[in-house]
Amino acid sequence: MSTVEPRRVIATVCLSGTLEDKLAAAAAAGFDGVELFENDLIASAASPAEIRQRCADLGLTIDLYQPFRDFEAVPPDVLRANLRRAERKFDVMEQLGVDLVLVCSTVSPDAVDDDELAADQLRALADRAAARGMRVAYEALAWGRFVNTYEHSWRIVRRADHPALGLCLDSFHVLSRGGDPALIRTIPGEKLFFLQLADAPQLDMDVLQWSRHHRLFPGQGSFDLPTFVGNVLSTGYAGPLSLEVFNDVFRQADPHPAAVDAMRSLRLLEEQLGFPVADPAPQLAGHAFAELTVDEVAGARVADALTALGFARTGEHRSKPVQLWEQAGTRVLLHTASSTPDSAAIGALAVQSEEPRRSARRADAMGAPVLPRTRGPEEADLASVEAPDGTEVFFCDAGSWLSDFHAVDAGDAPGPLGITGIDHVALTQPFDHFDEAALFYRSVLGLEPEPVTEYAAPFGMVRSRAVCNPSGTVRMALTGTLVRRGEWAPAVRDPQHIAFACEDVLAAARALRERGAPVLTVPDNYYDDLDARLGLDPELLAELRAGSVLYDRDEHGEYLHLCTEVFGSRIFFELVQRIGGYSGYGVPNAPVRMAAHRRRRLANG
Ligand SMILES: O=C(O)c1ccc(O)c(O)c1
Ligand SMILES: [Mg+2]
Repeated sequence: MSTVEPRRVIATVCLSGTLEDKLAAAAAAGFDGVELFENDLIASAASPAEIRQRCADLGLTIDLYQPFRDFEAVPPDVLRANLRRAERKFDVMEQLGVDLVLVCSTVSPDAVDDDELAADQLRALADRAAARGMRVAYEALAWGRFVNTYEHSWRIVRRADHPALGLCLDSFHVLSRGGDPALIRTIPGEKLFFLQLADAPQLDMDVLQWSRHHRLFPGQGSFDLPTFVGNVLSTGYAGPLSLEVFNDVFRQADPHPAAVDAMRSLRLLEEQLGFPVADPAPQLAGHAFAELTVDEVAGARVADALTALGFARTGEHRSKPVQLWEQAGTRVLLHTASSTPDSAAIGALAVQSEEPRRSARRADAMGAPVLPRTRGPEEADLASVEAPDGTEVFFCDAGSWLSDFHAVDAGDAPGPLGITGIDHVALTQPFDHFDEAALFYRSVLGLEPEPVTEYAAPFGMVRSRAVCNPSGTVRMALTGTLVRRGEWAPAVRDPQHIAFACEDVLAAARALRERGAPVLTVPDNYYDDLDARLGLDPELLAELRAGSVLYDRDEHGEYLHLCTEVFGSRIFFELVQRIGGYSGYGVPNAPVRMAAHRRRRLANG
């Protein structure tokens, strides 16, 4: 494996805005070059020469001009018109200073199924390109009328046999059709002129729609890009790794964070390919703490709830309005810093890293710079970075940060409830940031994404994806909506929760009832259905029902969980008990919980 870093390129079609917006974002994120989409050029008020200058000023090259469509295998009069059109585009390319044009396989009704004709005409085009010092990269679109596999495009390029004609490989077109990327190894590297990369979720749909709306950056979908790119590199291909992602969300998102997300995807891919990129992600021992940002009103309610859940207020921060709450090594911080009335939200998460400084270096290399921080002279030097949803993520050691708190008298507390740690933190992601968030946690923290699940919930379709470290001690559950969320205002907007691992949820439920804790009431219909579906032991069912405990099971084990009501605008707590090897999150119960939260909200006024 070469240790020379590949050139990193992004197609302008990936990003939102005008060409100027896109170029600025690509440059700021550290890309070396762009694939210039014709539409972006045509809509720009800048001349090609000015765009060339703009790119040069930004430190960007233009690596590819694209696309040139419907060129090959046409009748003579159409060919004449196509060659004339090509010469005009070569003029533009000359002014842009780009020497490679992408020709995608035809979808034209004028074209015929004739490889020899296609090869002859592409050779004629390559001749004209060569006369101007340019080259042509031929790409098989997965929906090309006759040529829709890379093997077929390679047969045509080989038949044309012209030094200025080569292939553009696009991972989407190959992998969406279930193509075998191993045959790429048989293509000489010098005939691979360009490599476009896109990931995608596994969807069973028309391939053109899939490609134009649902492509993702590498590492965000389910394609095996490391193997694909490994095959390409094995040919000796030394050109750019270029992202070409058509995606409805990225097309309307702020291009600056989108370009950072794109760059992160490439760095992770390079790491998977064996390029030296960054320090490997250190192992994480667990969640060190979760910090809630509250105002006085919600803060008091959260404090009451934590008390009922068996936590004790044990510390007060030396310089900030932050309380430390603990139960058997499980830690929650309450930070009174919100000026929004009755608000509570997760402001920060902390993971315990075997090497916090190395975690911070890795985060930086993955495009998540360490946040500036003010601290008192004696206080712990905690590095933190910002997740895509704005949550601050801290890297902690085993507990030196605890000395930032002075002990306070915990006062009367009803006593522990068998909570042993933070099982997971659930974060609703803003619509634009769902795929970015999973990639962030994967690349920055080394958490592995689990498969995406989707379910119908009272306020719309929800997508859910957990990310988890190999030992299962750090888990985050990310949720988001499939389409932008309606504005009719469900009672709980973008809920977040902290799920505490509990030794015995049924016993906890009994204690919570005695303590008069604000446990969320689950309706009888749910238990009737549980009985119908799972035929649970009647005693267990009765206990679940009495305690408003939710239940799930899979082939590995069982999951008992219960929720509190929502405090402030969006926070609730969950107690969870994993029995056997159950590794899910009770997703089937989420719609029931959401409806219950709305009922509770309306009842509370
Ligand atoms: O969807 C398209 O038309 C299109 C155009 C150019 C490409 O490189 C591609 O992969 C798809
Ligand atoms: Mg392509």
